[in-house]
Amino acid sequence: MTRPTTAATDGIVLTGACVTLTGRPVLHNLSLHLHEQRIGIIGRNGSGKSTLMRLMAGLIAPDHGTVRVEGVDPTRARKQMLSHLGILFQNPDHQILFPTVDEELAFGLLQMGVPKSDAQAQVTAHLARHGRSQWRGVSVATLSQGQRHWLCLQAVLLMQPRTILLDEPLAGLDLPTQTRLARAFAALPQRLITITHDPASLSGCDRVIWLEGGTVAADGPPAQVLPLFEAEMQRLGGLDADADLAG
Ligand SMILES: Nc1ncnc2c1ncn2[C@@H]1O[C@H](COP(=O)(O)OP(=O)(O)OP(=O)(O)O)[C@@H](O)[C@H]1O
Repeated sequence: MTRPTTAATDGIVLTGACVTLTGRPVLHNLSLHLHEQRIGIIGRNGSGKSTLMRLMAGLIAPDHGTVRVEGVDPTRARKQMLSHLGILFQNPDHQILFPTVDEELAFGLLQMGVPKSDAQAQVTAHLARHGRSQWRGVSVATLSQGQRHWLCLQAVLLMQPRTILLDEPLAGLDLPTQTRLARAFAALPQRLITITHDPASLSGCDRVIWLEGGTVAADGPPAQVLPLFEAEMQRLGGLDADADLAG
């Protein structure tokens, strides 16, 4: 199957993007055009992955350079961004705002300007389509961690964004839940950008970007980038751990 041609404004384009947080440079002069369907961003603790995600989502602005998502500045076009980009945070409790499942699912649609009755109808139909009609009116507090992840994913999917950012999407879940969620992600038509420490979860990506100290250490197909990353992690693991953790 031939993929459609990618225009320069398709996807996410960073041009010389720099981010400083409380006086500390965290991302340095990043220039990237992210347009592939499955992209992985890998790096050690503190390499800047979450900051990059927040930058792409428009939650922070670059000090220098530009960020464009489907051609728009994500810090300005908030409403447009809802249909361009969805985010799944590592901890669903950092994402869920409402006490009940249907309120949570309807929120994004309401933000997009969908009338309340239409939003409620879409939520009801969505839950029915996924065999979860019994979740209507259910308190989020009664859901398991895996169910909360699923809820956050559905809230994002209801907005039908072109791209979804996934921050360590399988961390802290048991193996069957990981397998089920990974299967759900794999089936999505959206562009997925997955942020993780785990090389194994990125082997099926079209492209992997290894971030180190806020810059790109390697960028290419997983077969090229992941062995380099793993070799470096093994080398670092062999060093005195205390020296690393003290920094
Ligand atoms: N608000 C802040 N002020 C100052 N420095 C910050 C702030 N937030 C993050 N940092 C620093 O920026 C660097 C990158 O952090 P970031 O959370 O983006 O890394 P990460 O790759 O996502 O790490 P992890 O894998 O541990 O989540 C780290 O050195 C961190 O200490």
